[in-house]
Amino acid sequence: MPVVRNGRYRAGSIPVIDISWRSRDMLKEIIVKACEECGFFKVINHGIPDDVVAKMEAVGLGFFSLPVAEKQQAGPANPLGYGSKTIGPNGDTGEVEYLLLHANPSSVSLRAKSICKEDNIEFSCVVNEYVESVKELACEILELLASGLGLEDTGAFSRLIRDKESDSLLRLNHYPSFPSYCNNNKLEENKVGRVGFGEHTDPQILTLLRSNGVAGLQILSPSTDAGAWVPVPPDPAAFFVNVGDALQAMTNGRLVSVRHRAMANSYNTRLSTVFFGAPPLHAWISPIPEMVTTLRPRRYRAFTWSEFKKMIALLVKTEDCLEVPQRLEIEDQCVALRLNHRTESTGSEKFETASICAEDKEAWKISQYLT
Ligand SMILES: C=C1C[C@]23C[C@@]1(O)CC[C@H]2[C@@]12CC[C@H](O)[C@@](C)(C(=O)O1)[C@H]2[C@@H]3C(=O)O
Ligand SMILES: O=C(O)CCC(=O)C(=O)O
Ligand SMILES: [Fe+2]
Repeated sequence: MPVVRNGRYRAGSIPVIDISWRSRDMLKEIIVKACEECGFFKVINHGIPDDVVAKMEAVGLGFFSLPVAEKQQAGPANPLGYGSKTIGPNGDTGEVEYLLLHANPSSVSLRAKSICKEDNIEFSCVVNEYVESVKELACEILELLASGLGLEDTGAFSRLIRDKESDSLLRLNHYPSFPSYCNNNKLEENKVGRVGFGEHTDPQILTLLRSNGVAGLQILSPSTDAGAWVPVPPDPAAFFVNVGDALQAMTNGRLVSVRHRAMANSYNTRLSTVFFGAPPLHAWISPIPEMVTTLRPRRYRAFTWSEFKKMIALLVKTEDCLEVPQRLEIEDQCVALRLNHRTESTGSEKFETASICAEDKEAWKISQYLT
């Protein structure tokens, strides 16, 4: 995988960005390029101390190794807390258990009491220290992006995440390895994965993901053939960054929110720790005026973060197969969900069912806010 040293990376490969690079102008340019072409990149030399990362991983593994009954005391996820498998319409069949936390320190401390009764103070200290460090890295990246895009206000994106009311989240995903059998029922070393977390885009502004050394993350890179999943080789020393839907809208579609998924496998357990930098609930998301030009007319209408979240929550609840007509209601507004209709017959009866596939649901999310 190429480390970007000259402002270029091979098309189709995953951009690797050395954030300690002295030439800040060059750095801004390649980060913008990565976010425009891929919506995804790997950050090396990020400066987050090893012990902060190691303690976070130890706390995560410690939690998932608890007996199920104990983990369940931190659940069910509503959406915060401990959950397993049912992560959403696309991830329903997934092999994952997770812990979803609000990234705000007092919320972490409160939750910690149901997560690990004995060591809850240690748990909150570790998580809060990790969140603080990763949030700083996210803000540094967002400020480089704003500056690289030529925005006068270089805090336009990071301010939303630094806001004390920011709705940022921290998520721990645990994909246990599963046994696999060959025809004669003997355990085999089958490295073929199963979907752990189904395909989706992250709705927030910016996502920073770190995992242990186990593979699983895949991206649907816009620069590769349509439908081709690109495996992301694991690197526990790095952070993987992806553009979220809100940043796509604020940049009027110039930066792209990448579709991704995670696979579970039969040989090792994957743990990912994911920070989602989000605006406050009341914040308005709309294209920044400098991002709207005659060559790039306005693509998105303004929406609040809370409105977007409500729409996603409704979508998560929406069954894959629905009766027609289907309507989704968001803050008194009725929006129709585009459905694929099909006619089915049972005996003499004919009836219509409508379904929406996972890919369409994901595409539908942000497209609701197109002008
Ligand atoms: C499949 C889904 C789960 C998700 C909502 C969605 O429809 C698409 C985005 C998913 C995601 C990813 C980031 C966060 O973990 C999350 C809470 C969010 O805001 O969007 C999850 C959603 C979820 O788990 O419900
Ligand atoms: O675990 C992973 O590698 C991906 C997780 C993810 O996409 C998410 O939590 O939104
Ligand atoms: Fe994600």
